[in-house]
Amino acid sequence: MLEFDGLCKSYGADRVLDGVSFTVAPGSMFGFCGANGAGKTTTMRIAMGLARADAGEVRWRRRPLDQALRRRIGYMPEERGLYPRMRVAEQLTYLARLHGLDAAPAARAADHWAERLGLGERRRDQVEKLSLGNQQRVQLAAALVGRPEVLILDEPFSGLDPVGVDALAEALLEQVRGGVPVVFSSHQLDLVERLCDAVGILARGTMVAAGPVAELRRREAGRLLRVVVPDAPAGWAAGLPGVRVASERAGDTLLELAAGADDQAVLAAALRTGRVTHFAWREPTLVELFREAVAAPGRAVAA
Ligand SMILES: Nc1ncnc2c1ncn2[C@@H]1O[C@H](COP(=O)(O)OP(=O)(O)OP(=O)(O)O)[C@@H](O)[C@H]1O
Repeated sequence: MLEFDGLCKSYGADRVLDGVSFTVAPGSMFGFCGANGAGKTTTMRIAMGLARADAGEVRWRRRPLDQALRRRIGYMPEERGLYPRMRVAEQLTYLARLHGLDAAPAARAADHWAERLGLGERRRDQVEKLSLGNQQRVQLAAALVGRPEVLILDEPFSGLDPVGVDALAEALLEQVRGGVPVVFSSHQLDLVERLCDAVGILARGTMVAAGPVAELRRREAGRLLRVVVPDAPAGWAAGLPGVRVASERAGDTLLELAAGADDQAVLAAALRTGRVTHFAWREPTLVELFREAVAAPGRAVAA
């Protein structure tokens, strides 16, 4: 297990992390989500020894991370850290050697990852001459080239085109299949939902929701009701007790019901306006869970 356990961190009077805990099992992918400034980068930097926690620790296989263990981690920092003048293959080989590979396997790993991430033709280019997206691919290759036991990636998908996203997603899934625990932060919740076994949503330094996406969605089901009444006048549901209109478009209405609100009263109201063609509870999407978790301080959801 990769365990983040009770991380606390303040910068001056600012409490940036307030007891952040989560675990990532070998062979699983954890999506680390949260608003800008929530503390994701700080959490990852603490894991990598680039910032010091005031309390708490990060463990891999029950051992607190030290510099030797960190060498086994493939890390992609938010501030991209490449040597701008080095050529792609040379750089990747160098980094693989820093992770302990011999010269020949390091060169092979560099070629392999350059190819896998679509950089085959750029192998001999200097990094600073690459487009931003391609520099990003080199940075990802740099995290993967040392045969990591663990991957910690800070916004690895940002700036990639859809082909790059697919190449990286496939590479990460392959690592997961090989037993590597992967943590990545992202604002691309569709990707998180597609790829991750579990997610954590951080808000103001606290994990406000954590668990498998399907369980979080199920747990929050029973509050969103979709009602389709093609001929209903706009605003038909406004004012029903315990009901908030989340969205309404051409007779297709999404309602959020407070605990104890009467769904049958909603149905009766809908029927008074016309023929009801759809009436069903709907599980929230990850985006809706995110908005809810980030908007409501103190409301923790764990699956
Ligand atoms: N070295 C530092 N000194 C002072 N404050 C810092 C420092 N590093 C981070 N912070 C503050 O800590 C908070 C959390 O920042 P962090 O970068 O961890 O958030 P994040 O969740 O990664 O955000 P984003 O999604 O925007 O990348 C922010 O308020 C930030 O300003």
